Amino acid sequence: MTETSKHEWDIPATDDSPHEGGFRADLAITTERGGPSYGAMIEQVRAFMGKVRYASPTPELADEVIEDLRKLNAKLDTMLVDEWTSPSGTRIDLPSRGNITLPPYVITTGGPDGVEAEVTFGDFHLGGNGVTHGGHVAVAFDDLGGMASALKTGGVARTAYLTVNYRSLTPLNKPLTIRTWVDVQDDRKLYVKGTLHDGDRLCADLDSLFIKLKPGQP
Ligand SMILES: CCCCCCCC(=O)SCCNC(=O)CCNC(=O)[C@H](O)C(C)(C)COP(=O)(O)OP(=O)(O)OC[C@H]1O[C@@H](n2cnc3c(N)ncnc32)[C@H](O)[C@@H]1OP(=O)(O)O
Repeated sequence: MTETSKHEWDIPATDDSPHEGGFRADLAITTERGGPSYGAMIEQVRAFMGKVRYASPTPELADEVIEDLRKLNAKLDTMLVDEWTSPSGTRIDLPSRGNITLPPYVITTGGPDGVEAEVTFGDFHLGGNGVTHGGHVAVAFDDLGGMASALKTGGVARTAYLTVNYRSLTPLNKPLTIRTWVDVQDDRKLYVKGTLHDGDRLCADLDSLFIKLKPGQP
C-alpha cells in the first residue's frame, strides 16, 4: 500500500495475518463472522446507497445525514479488522458473500462446470436512462468469472483481461440470470465465458482470461 492510499481506518495485515500471498491461509468457510445481523446490516447499507443515488436533500437534511453518518462511521471504527479476518468474502450464506462492493447475486448452481446466479442490479447501479451502468455488469462478471475459475481448479485466480460485450440494455431492480464457465483451461490459464440474460434476452456476454495463482503469489 502506498502512503497516498493509506487511510486512518486501514488495519494493515501483520506478519502473522492468516494469508499466504493472495490466498486465505484458512479456506474453511464460516458463516459466523459478523454475527446473525450482518446480512441485514449490509442490506441497509445497500438501500442507503441506492437512495443516495436518487436523493436531492435540502442543505439541512444533508447536514443531518452527515452527522448520522459520522456517528455510524465512529461505531464501525471500533470494530475494524484486516481483510483476511473480515466477514466480507466468507459469508456464503449472504448475497455476494456479504461483499457490499459487489452487485447482489445469489448462486443457483456452482461447480467445476460453471456458475449460475440470480443477480439484481439496484438503484445504486444506475448508469443512465433507467438502466444498469456497464461497469457494474463487468464487476459481476469479474467476480463470478473468478468463482468459476476457483471452482474449476480449487485455487484462487486473478483476472488478466475481461471483455464485456453489451448486447442490449440491462434493467435495474429485476432478477437476471448470469452464467460463467471455464471454456478452455491451458495449465494456469483459464479462458472464461459468461452470459447475462433478462429472461430469454441476452444483455451482455463475457470473454475473459483468469490466471491461477501460484502458492504464495500475491
Ligand atoms: C471467488 C472470488 C473471485 C474473485 C475474483 C476477482 C478477480 C479479480 O478482480 S483479480 C483483480 C484484477 N486483476 C489483477 O489485478 C491482475 C494483475 N495482474 C497480475 O497480477 C499478473 O499479471 C497475473 C497474475 C494476471 C499474471 O501474472 P503471472 O502469474 O506472473 O503469469 P505470467 O507468467 O505473466 O502469465 C502466465 C500466462 O498467462 C498469459 N497472460 C498473462 N496475462 C495475460 C493477458 N493480459 N493477456 C493474455 N495472456 C496473458 C502469459 O502470456 C502466460 O502465458 P504462457 O503460459 O502461455 O506463456
